[in-house]
Amino acid sequence: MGDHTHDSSDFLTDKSAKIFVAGHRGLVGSAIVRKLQSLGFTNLLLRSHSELDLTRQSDVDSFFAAEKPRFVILAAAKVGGIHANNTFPADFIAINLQIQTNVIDSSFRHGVKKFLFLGSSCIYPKLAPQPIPEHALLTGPLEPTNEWYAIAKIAGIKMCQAYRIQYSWDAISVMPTNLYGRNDNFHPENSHVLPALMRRFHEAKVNNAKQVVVWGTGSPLREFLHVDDLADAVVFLMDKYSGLEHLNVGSGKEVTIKDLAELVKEVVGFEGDLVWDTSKPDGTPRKLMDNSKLLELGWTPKISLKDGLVDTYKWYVENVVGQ
Ligand SMILES: NC(=O)C1=CN([C@@H]2O[C@H](COP(=O)(O)OP(=O)(O)OC[C@H]3O[C@@H](n4cnc5c(N)ncnc54)[C@H](OP(=O)(O)O)[C@@H]3O)[C@@H](O)[C@H]2O)C=CC1
Ligand SMILES: C[C@H]1O[C@H](OP(=O)(O)OP(=O)(O)OC[C@H]2O[C@@H](n3cnc4c(=O)[nH]c(N)nc43)[C@H](O)[C@@H]2O)[C@@H](O)[C@@H](O)C1=O
Repeated sequence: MGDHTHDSSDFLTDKSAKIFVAGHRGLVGSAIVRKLQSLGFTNLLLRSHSELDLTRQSDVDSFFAAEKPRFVILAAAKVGGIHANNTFPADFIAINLQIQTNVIDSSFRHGVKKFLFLGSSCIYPKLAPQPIPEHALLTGPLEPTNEWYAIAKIAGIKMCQAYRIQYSWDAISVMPTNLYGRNDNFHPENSHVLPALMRRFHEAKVNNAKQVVVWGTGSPLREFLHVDDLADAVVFLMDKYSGLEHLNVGSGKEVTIKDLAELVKEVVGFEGDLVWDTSKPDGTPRKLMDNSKLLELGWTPKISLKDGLVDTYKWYVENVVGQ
C-alpha cells in the first residue's frame, strides 16, 4: 500500500529534479527555498500568487500539465493568527480547501513522484493530552477560534491518506507547531503573536512609549520553532519518510505568552511596561507537540528561541522597518 515508513526516496540525490515550492514568498516557503538552494538544488519551480492563483482549478491544472514537476511542497495557504482566524472563518476554510484540493489532485494527475502537505498543530482537539501525539487527531472538539482553518487542514491530511490508499501515491503530511522567522507576517492585528509583539515593542521603543498592550491573560502555553528548523525537517522528511500517518514537527519546548512577551521585549530593547488586554481571546490553553516519532527518525531541532528571536529581530529591522 505504499506505506514504506522508513524508506529513503531519491529526493536528495538528483539536484536537478524539478521541485514546485508553492507559496515561496511566505515564511515557510521562503525558508524551504533557502534550504534547497543551500543544498545545491538548481531547478526550483516558483510562482507568486499574482502569477498563479492556486484557488483557480483550471489554471492550476494547466500549470501542472505544462511544467510536470517531480516533487511538490505545498506551503501556500491562507494563514493568520488568532484574531484573523476568528474574524475571517469563511476565508480560512474556503481558500485553504480550494488551494490544497487543486494542488493535491493536479500533483497526483500529472505524475508528481512525492508530495508534502503542511498542516498545523491546531488540527488537534482543544483539550488534547500533552504533549500531543499524532493519534489525538479527531478525538475531541476543536479550539473555536480556529476550527474553520483546522477543518481544512484535517481534510488535507485525509486527502493525502486517501490518495495513498487508493492509488499508492506518495503524499505525506507534516504538522508544524507555531513558527517564526524571516519573511513572517508582521501585520499588527492579523499576524501571529511573535511577529505582532516584535513590531509593537519595536514601535514603542522608537516612539518612547511607556506601555505595550499584549492580548489575553498571558497564561496560554505555546511551542515555537524557528522556520529554518522546520525547512530542515521538511527536506529530511521528503528524503526519509513515506508513511500514511501525518508527523508532528516541534521544538519540544513550551513557553507562556507572558514569558514570550518578556523575552521579545528584552531582545527588542523596550524598557516600558506590559498591559494585558483580557478582552482578547487566549485560544488553546496549551499546545505542545509530541515530536518523538520525528526524533526516532533521526531529526533534531537546532535553533534556540533566544537565538531565533535575535536573528528574526535583526532581519525585521533590516528588511521591514522603513519599507
Ligand atoms: N506560520 C505558522 O506559525 C505556521 C504555518 N503553518 C503552515 O505552513 C504553511 C505556510 O504558512 P506561512 O508560510 O506561515 O504563511 P504565509 O502567509 O507567510 O505564506 C503563505 C504563502 O501562500 C501564498 N498564497 C496564499 N494564497 C494563495 C493563492 N490563492 N495562490 C497562490 N499563492 C497563495 C501567499 O502569497 P500572498 O501573500 O501573495 O497571498 C504566501 O506567499 C501553511 O500551510 C500553514 O498552515 C503551520 C504551522 C504554523
Ligand atoms: C499557528 C496557529 O496560530 C493560531 O493560533 P494561536 O497559537 O492561538 O496563535 P497566535 O500566535 O495568534 O496567538 C498565540 C497566543 O498569543 C496571544 N497574543 C498576545 N498578544 C498577541 C498579539 O498581539 N497578536 C496575536 N496574534 N496573539 C497575541 C494570543 O491571545 C494567544 O493566546 C491559530 O489561529 C492557527 O492559525 C494556528 O495554527
